[in-house]
Amino acid sequence: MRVIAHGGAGGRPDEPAPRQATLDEATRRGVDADTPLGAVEAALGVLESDPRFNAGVGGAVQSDGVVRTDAGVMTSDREVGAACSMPGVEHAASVARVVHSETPHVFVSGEHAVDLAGEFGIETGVDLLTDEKRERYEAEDPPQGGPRAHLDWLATRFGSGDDQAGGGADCGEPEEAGGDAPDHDTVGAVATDGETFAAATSTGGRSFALAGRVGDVPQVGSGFFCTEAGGASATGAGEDIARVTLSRRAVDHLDDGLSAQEAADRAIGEFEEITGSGAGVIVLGDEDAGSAFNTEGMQTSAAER
Ligand SMILES: NC(=O)C[C@H](N)C(=O)O
Repeated sequence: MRVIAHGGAGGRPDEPAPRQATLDEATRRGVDADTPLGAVEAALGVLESDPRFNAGVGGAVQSDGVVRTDAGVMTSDREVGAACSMPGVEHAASVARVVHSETPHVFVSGEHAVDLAGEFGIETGVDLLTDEKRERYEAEDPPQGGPRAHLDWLATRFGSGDDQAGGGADCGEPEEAGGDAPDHDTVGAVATDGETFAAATSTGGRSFALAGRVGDVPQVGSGFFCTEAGGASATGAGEDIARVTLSRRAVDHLDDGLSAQEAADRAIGEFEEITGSGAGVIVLGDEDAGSAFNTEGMQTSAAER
């Protein structure tokens, strides 16, 4: 089994070492799995439990003060499972796997996704909001009223948390725009047993987004994609990633015969040219693994067994 994982594209983290240790533990856990699907779920399970990453516990807070998780998974037979907008669900990637393997659907959302999780033995009702995130939200004079009031409130705040790729500026800032170093971010993994592939991504989204906002992560082709040629997982400014279906782009380049590194480089180059925004992607192919980002940093880990 070969597994690669990322811990989000953004600024340089203040404390990269503990994040790297968790990423390395995640890929170690992944290579022990029996299947690529099991490998990406196991790897993301480790990352979702570490509040240093913006997935599961420690996920970004939406405008109503709630953390909602999203995830998606795809295998090289083109089976897809995604789940989104789940309060209290730490292991969003496991819910995506349930949608992939136990339902005839590709995407389940909100309270029904939470119910599905509970039915399949995935813990729900988890407190995902860390003290640090709660304090930061409360310091921002939380909005009252309906969606319009929330939109007014978030106009100057969306994406401004340091849990975002791109740090204090916004996760949409390319490298030259700078931004404070964040230490939390979206997570993703791609695995192969030499015959088949799986790709998965999991997130809490972007901080101070409208309650109910869903980004690229659980959208097939945007946050994740996988074919017989290989798989990809993306991170960064989710609205922009969705506009260019970044993961699909990267895997298309693999399909066209590029190496994983060339595919990652080309996809990020195209992303930046089209959107002027910030993102990262990991790619795993038959021969090699690759990663590229146009933000200040993106930590990755790879393991093989
Ligand atoms: N930091 C991230 O990668 C956020 C994620 N792409 C989202 O927009 O939900």
